Amino acid sequence: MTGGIEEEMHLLRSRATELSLREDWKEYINLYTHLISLCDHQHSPSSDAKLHKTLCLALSNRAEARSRLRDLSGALEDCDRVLEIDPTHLKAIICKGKILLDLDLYTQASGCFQQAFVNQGTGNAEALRRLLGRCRRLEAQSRTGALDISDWLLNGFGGNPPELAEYVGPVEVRRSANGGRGLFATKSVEAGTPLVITKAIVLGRGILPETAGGPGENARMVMWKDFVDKILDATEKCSRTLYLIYTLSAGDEEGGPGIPVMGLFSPGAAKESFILENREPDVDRILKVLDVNCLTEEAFSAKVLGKNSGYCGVGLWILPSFVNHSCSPNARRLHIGDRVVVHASRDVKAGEEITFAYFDVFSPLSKRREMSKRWKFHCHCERCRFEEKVLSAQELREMEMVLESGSDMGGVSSRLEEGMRRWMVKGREKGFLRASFWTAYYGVYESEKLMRKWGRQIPAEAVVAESVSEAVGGDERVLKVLLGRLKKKGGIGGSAVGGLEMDKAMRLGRGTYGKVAKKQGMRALFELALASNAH
Ligand SMILES: C[S@@+](CC[C@H](N)C(=O)[O-])C[C@H]1O[C@@H](n2cnc3c(N)ncnc32)[C@H](O)[C@@H]1O
Repeated sequence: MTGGIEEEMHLLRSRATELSLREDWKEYINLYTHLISLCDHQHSPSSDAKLHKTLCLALSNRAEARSRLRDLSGALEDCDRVLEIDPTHLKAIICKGKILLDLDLYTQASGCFQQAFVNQGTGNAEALRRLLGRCRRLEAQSRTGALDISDWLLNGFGGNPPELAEYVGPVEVRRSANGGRGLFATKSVEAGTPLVITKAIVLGRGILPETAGGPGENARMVMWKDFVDKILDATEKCSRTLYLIYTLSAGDEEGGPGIPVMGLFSPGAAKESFILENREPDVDRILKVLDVNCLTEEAFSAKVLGKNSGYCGVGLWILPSFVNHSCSPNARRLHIGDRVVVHASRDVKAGEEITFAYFDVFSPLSKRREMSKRWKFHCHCERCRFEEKVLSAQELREMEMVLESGSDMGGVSSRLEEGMRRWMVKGREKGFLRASFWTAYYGVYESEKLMRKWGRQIPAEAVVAESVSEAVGGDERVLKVLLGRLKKKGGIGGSAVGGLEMDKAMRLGRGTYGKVAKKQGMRALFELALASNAH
């Protein structure tokens, strides 16, 4: 290496230090790219130890900066190049391990940290031990999907949300009866069982002012634009991301979109599975995919834990994007950090389609029709088909109108009960109709005056709550009713809680939030449900 070049490299490195202090990672990467090309253009780099050292350091520094800017494939390439030159390069091994951990490749990440542990001098041992522990824990969780967020819950969501592993449970994408594709259970599971745990491709979040229109709407638009920019950036940087986005419906596929192989959704899928003829992202198609598949975190069938008030989040999660809507869903979503946990909200049989609610299903058919229209589909679920049949009864339409006016909740719920006897509605179908008129029942249970007047003409709150949850799965509003009853009996907080009713509440709690905590943590969730304004 000549003196002039050496001096230039020295200057570049000092400039890089300044940029890193300012956290100007883009410029930092440009600068190291220049330094790397200077090294590459030297004659016979293999013979110059000093040049080797400079090149390896430049590549590993660029790798760290690239990984900060979420260019994980670029960062991984840099690490691999260093390790080809010097397989024992500690900084590159650790950086590679962290990238693999970020990519949910826990076993491979663990391999790197173990190697680093062997190669390290002094000083890194404690940090490496912690990284190895994280890999082991996540690796175990990714095999079973079992999670326990009790500590975080009992700590009032203090600190960072618990780290969750990527998990693909007993599910498979198949052709759905509605024409497109859907996600199906491959084995029977009970309420609360996690089905999919996955990280968002990109998550857009903001605390929005609570005014309708005006600044709130503007803030929402800014958040959406930022979210779309991040998605486009991610598709440019990573062919896997682009490929996976292309597996999703853009809403206009002729002859229906194809069925992807499940292996694609596992973090360990081979690079070769994601080769595209045209690497240039098709922006129009990506925007359509976002339109059809983005989920908001504050949906009725979802719960965000650890959120601030006024908080709003939108994201794209690949495998959950195959889940269709149903008005009698059997799954729900729980948002923890940037991961979504899709879990069974009631018992699900092998072969059953997994569905969650895209909109509030505690509303009558006409309202649901309006909402599904906004989603650009006509729902043909079991509940809609049943209600369409009975709705031909003029009487039911009249009741919908009274419900809408909010004037005679007792009259509506008792008329519905009496109507169901005449129409010989039985079992689950009772739950369908009670869910449609839930606000009427709730209005009565909440008012002592209405209870005195109508209480004897409608079933007890526990009976209605149970039949609704059997029909439409776990839901915070139903849980709240059951818990309110338990609380009146002094049954939630105490340790001597037991009995059938508490078992039912626990079961409904698992259907609502998933199996995420032990009894004590579940009680903390119950307090949240009771304090919520869900009704
Ligand atoms: C997030 S995607 C769900 C997966 C999609 N079916 C596919 O093939 O990729 C949402 C789209 O699926 C369709 N869809 C979802 N639920 C439906 C339902 N209950 N009835 C009819 N179409 C539905 C609608 O076209 C909707 O825009």
